[in-house]
Amino acid sequence: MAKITLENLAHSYSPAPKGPEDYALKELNHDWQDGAAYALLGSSGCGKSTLLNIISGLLIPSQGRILFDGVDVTRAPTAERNIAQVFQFPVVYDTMTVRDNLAFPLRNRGRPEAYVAERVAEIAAMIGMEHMLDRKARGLTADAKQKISLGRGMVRKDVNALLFDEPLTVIDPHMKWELRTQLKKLHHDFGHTMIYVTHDQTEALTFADKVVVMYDGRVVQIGTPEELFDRPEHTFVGYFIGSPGMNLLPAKIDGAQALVPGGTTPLAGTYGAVQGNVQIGVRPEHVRLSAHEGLPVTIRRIEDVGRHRIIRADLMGHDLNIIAPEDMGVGADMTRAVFDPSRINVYADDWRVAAA
Ligand SMILES: Nc1ncnc2c1ncn2[C@@H]1O[C@H](COP(=O)(O)OP(=O)(O)OP(=O)(O)O)[C@@H](O)[C@H]1O
Repeated sequence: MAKITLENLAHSYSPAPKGPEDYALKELNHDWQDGAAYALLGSSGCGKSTLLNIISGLLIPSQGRILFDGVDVTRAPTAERNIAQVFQFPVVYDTMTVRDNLAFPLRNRGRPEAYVAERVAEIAAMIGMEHMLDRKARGLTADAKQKISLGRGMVRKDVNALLFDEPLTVIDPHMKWELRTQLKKLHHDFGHTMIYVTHDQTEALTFADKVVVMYDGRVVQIGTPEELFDRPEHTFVGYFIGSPGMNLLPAKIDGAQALVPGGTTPLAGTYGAVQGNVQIGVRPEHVRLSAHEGLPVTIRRIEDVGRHRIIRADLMGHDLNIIAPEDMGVGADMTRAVFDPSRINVYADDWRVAAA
């Protein structure tokens, strides 16, 4: 395993970039800790694959360096980086059996057959293909082939890192959950440095120790699932993580209170002058309906989603989502909303501002 360091890294696909907007990956400094499981999360086109391809060596960055355990590999080809990769679509040898496909990376490195057999058996059990080992890969479903790709990616214990680029796209939903759990267990058992690219927050939050959130070519936050939920550093993180995401309202900050459409709401801390485009963010989990106190709201719709209800409301022309317990009655007199002050975040030009 290795620590992976990104030093002043940036990439533009244009040969003569004129400004930040020409960079698919904006400048980034980061250490990926040895043995940690990371998810790289963001919507389509935000630069996830660009970053992963730089780490794997498929792409040479236009600026900066990448180091594995302090050794500069910026220009080293993929083969020299000692990494395993699993892509979105299966890459298997059709004419080989499932067993030979799984054994391939080990035999390629001259590992003894007894060890190969032991490892293949372990991995086959993990992906649930023990009974198919002697079948040719040709003719198997895309789902089964992708499981072989995953297995082959994980069969070596001595790789610097394991890189996954949306590996569960072709897997059926039930198996998805199971494989994700297996990947997490594998990480726990072997301590590989893993980087898992996805645009699915559930996948990212259930798999990773740390989630790297990207937006428009920039890493906007690196944090544990709890940190991303409680203290989104950028409004995109607030909006992207959570279901529904964080409520955002235009605001003026006056010391320990925020002036928002419809009135004022207290804050847990005191703020200095906050300039720019100022907003407050509060998650639907931290808003409650009231008959007596809070800001005036109109309820538009109530959605029952099983464990709780999502109340879609309007606050002076702004959308406001509220999560309420399933058994809570919503009377006609519930025309106000109260925010939990300790759960309100303040943003200036989309970046979180800390209290004084
Ligand atoms: N080979 C290329 N040449 C020029 N522009 C590219 C190239 N590859 C990607 N881009 C652009 O770089 C930006 C980032 O793309 P990238 O594929 O890294 O995003 P992504 O987050 O992985 O998206 P997706 O989830 O859709 O794969 C996009 O604007 C994309 O159009």
